This record gives sequence, C-alpha cells and structure tokens, in this order.
Amino acid sequence: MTLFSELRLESPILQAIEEMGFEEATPIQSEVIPKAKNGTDIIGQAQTGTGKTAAFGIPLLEAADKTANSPQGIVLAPTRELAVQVSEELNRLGKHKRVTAVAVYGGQDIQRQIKALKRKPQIIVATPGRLMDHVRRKTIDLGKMNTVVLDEADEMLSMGFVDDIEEILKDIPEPRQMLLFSATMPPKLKRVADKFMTNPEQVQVKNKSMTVAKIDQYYIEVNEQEKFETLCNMLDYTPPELAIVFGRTKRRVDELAEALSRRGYAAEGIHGDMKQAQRDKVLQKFKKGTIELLIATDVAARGIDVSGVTHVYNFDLPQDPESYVHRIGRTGRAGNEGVAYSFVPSREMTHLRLIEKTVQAKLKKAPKPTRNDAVEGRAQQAVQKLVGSMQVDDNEYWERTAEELLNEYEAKEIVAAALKMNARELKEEPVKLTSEAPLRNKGSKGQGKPSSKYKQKRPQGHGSSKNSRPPRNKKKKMDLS
Ligand SMILES: Nc1ncnc2c1ncn2[C@@H]1O[C@H](COP(=O)(O)OP(=O)(O)OP(=O)(O)O)[C@@H](O)[C@H]1O
Ligand SMILES: [Mg+2]
Repeated sequence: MTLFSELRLESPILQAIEEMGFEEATPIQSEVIPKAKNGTDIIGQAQTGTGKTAAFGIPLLEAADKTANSPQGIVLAPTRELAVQVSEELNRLGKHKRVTAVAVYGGQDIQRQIKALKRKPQIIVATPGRLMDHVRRKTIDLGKMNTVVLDEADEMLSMGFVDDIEEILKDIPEPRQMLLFSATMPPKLKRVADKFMTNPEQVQVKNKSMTVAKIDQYYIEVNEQEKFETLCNMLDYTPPELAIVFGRTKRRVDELAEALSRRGYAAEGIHGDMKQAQRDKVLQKFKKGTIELLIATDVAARGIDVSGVTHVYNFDLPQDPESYVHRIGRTGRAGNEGVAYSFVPSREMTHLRLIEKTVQAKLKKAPKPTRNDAVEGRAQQAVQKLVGSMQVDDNEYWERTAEELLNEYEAKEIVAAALKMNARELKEEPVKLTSEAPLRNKGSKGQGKPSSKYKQKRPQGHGSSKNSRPPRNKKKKMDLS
C-alpha cells in the first residue's frame, strides 16, 4: 500500500489529489508514477476502474512546464466522451499547479476549440481525426510535444486508428516519451506498440482474470425473441440504480431505447450516428440520474466513468472478448461492487465460452426472471417507497387523514391501494425489435460478418462533467481486495 504523500509529488499536485479525496495510490498508480517520472516508455495494464487516468495523468502534469507557450503533452482517446472526461480529470489534478488541458474532438465547433487553444494549454486530449484537423490548420503544433499517451491503447492501435496514430507520431519529435494504457493488451497489439516505442517497460497489475472480481458476472440463456421481455422483467425484479444496456448495432440501440421508454423506463440511447450535442445531452442526463438506463453501442464501452452504475446488461454479446471486459467494467469501479448480465441465445454459447476462456472468468448461469418475478419486484419497490415515507417526520397531517380513512375502510384495503398507487405501472405496450444475426466465432469459416468495433472507423463520443452528480455508493478509498 502506497500513500500519495509517499510518492514525492509536487505539492500543488498532491494538494489537488487530496481535494479529490484520494489518499492511497492504486497499484498501477504507485508503480507507474515513479517510473514515468524517469522518462521511461511504459505499457501499463490494469483492470477497469483502477485509476489508470491518474496513473498517466500525474506524471504528465508533473512534467508540464506552465511557462512554455506550446503544448507539451498529448493524450489520445478513442471516443469524444472519453477525451472530455480525461481532460476534466487532468484539469482537476492540475488545478493548483495551474496546468491546463483542453479537449479537442470531432462534432464540436472547431472555432470554439481554437479559442480554447489560444489560452495555451500545456496538455491536449484529443480524438485522432480532430487532432489531425487542428495540425493541418496549424492551430496545434506537435513540434514541442514531449509526451504522448494512448489511453485505451489497444483500441487506438487497432485497425481503425493505427494509420492516424502513425501520422500523428511523425510530427512529434524524438526523444519523446510514450505511455500506453489499457485494461486489455492483446499480444498482437504489443508488437504494434514496439514499433513506436523505445525499450518500453511493461507495468502489469496481475490478476487471475481480466475482469474485476467485485463484478458479479452472470449469463442468462435466452433466445433472441425473449430478450426484451426478459430485460424488462429483470429491471423490475432487481431494479438497478443506474445501468448501461449494450446493444450490437446503432439500430438495435435506437429500437431498444424507444421500446424501453414505451414501457415506462427512463431510457435513452447513445451511438456514433447521433449528433454530438445530443450525445452530450444524453450522457449528462445519465450522470445526473435523470435517466436510469443508458442504451449504448460500444461507443460507451471504454473508459467512461459514471459513478452509481450498478448494473451492465449485454443485451447482445460483444464480438470481442476485450469488448466484454470494457463493457462490464463500466460498473464495479474504484472498489465498488457491480453486476453484469449477458444474454446468450443457445447458438451463441460457444462464443460465450470463448469470451470466458480469453478473459479468464466464469459466468454463473442465472435463471430467467418471469413476469411474476417482475410483479413481485414492483410490489417490493412500492413497499420500500411506502416504508421510506413513513420514516419522515412531517406526516402529522397525513396521519390525521389516515385516521379518518380508517374509520371508513379496512386497513388492509387502504394499504393495498396505497401500494398499488406507489407501484410502477406495468405497461403492456407491444414491442417488436428487429432480430440481430447470431454471432459466430471469428475462427470458423464462412460465418456471418463480425460486427466488431474494429470495423467502424473511429467511433466518436462526447463528454460532460463527470462530477455533476453527487457520487452514489462511492468509496473514495479504494478497496482493492
Ligand atoms: N487512488 C484513488 N483512490 C480512489 N479513487 C480513485 C483513485 N484513483 C482514481 N480513482 C477514481 O476511480 C475511478 C476510476 O478511475 P479511472 O477512470 O482512471 O479508471 P481506469 O483504470 O482508467 O478504468 P478504464 O479501464 O475503465 O478506463 C475514477 O472515478 C477516479 O476518480
Ligand atoms: Mg481509463
């Protein structure tokens, strides 16, 4: 166990860390921070939600010279939302040192970004496409950069991005320090990384499984046609606080968000075909808890840190095992617990086994909740609501009214009616979703096309203030057991 105060950090940075409520460094942080300060290239791998952002962010901020007038560090991220989130965390950590980060990403007015860049931030956080746009316009000069971070490095060095990264790196002079981070590092990606790095040191926080032990992982055998009703029953039976439902395609996400809303759930979708402003709005609402269900493609699978996400549902299994790790890693962050359910049609069981083998985790089989379970779940919630409101002390007026009612009606009748009114309405709206083709293992021949994220060029995301909603169940001190 290492305290931040033992890491010999500059005092303004330590002060910011303390204000953020962090005391103990996570293993990836305590290993990476001293090494990165020596200028070593690092490939850092640690599980989802274990503080990799600060692991690369703190050395980046320590190295920053606030008197220089061109940016010195660049962080590349695969989605817009992640770029914004990382820049916000860097700004919080750099607050007292007065080092600033600016996020540049597609879908946002470029003039606005140019204006922000004129204020001479020391660090740029970017999605590759928009960064290249700024480089061409000469609104960002890569010539004085000395540190490059690839967050979600395996994704950044995958087919969709590698050419962009190569082009960006051409403009960044040597010697430069490169830091690569991800929860997943397929061996193939390490070979690609070697091309860009000098004697990289691998810092790997070893765990038996790629997934976080505090996430309870279940699968439910369910055929394509039953998925929707099963999801509704689950949401009623054990209601999540905040949950993300992952679907395979953008169409799927749209249909699912609409269908869930028709059934009375506060749900909205997010995917790469939506306007950025809309994506921003949806994520904000989710962070504030205005919506309880975020229906998403893999655009929200990586890096996104929203406190209070108790459940992740894989409505459709992801193609890649890595994607499974990242998706379920949206819950169970910073030492909190989480639950992940994956819906698996029998034809996709072999795919599930492949995921289990690759990520070294075993999913427990969970029973399919029934309509009766849903009804019971809703009744329980109504009871909780009723009991909860009994515990407030301004009930005098209602108690007098209750006495009058009790003179006229049976107590049982009254309570039943009150519960019924408190229960969420079970809507029977008919819903029809377009079926998705079943997944097949990539290895087998003549199969359906892999709907891999690697196929979508540049998934993009937007961002928003991560701390806009008070954290729920959030332990500031990580329980790393
Ligand atoms: N030392 C710490 N103590 C307590 N909380 C921390 C600490 N470091 C980071 N956190 C918090 O933990 C959460 C997860 O951190 P972060 O997003 O950096 O994880 P990550 O490892 O990058 O995960 P992912 O692989 O999903 O991107 C954040 O809310 C962050 O503020
Ligand atoms: Mg991260």
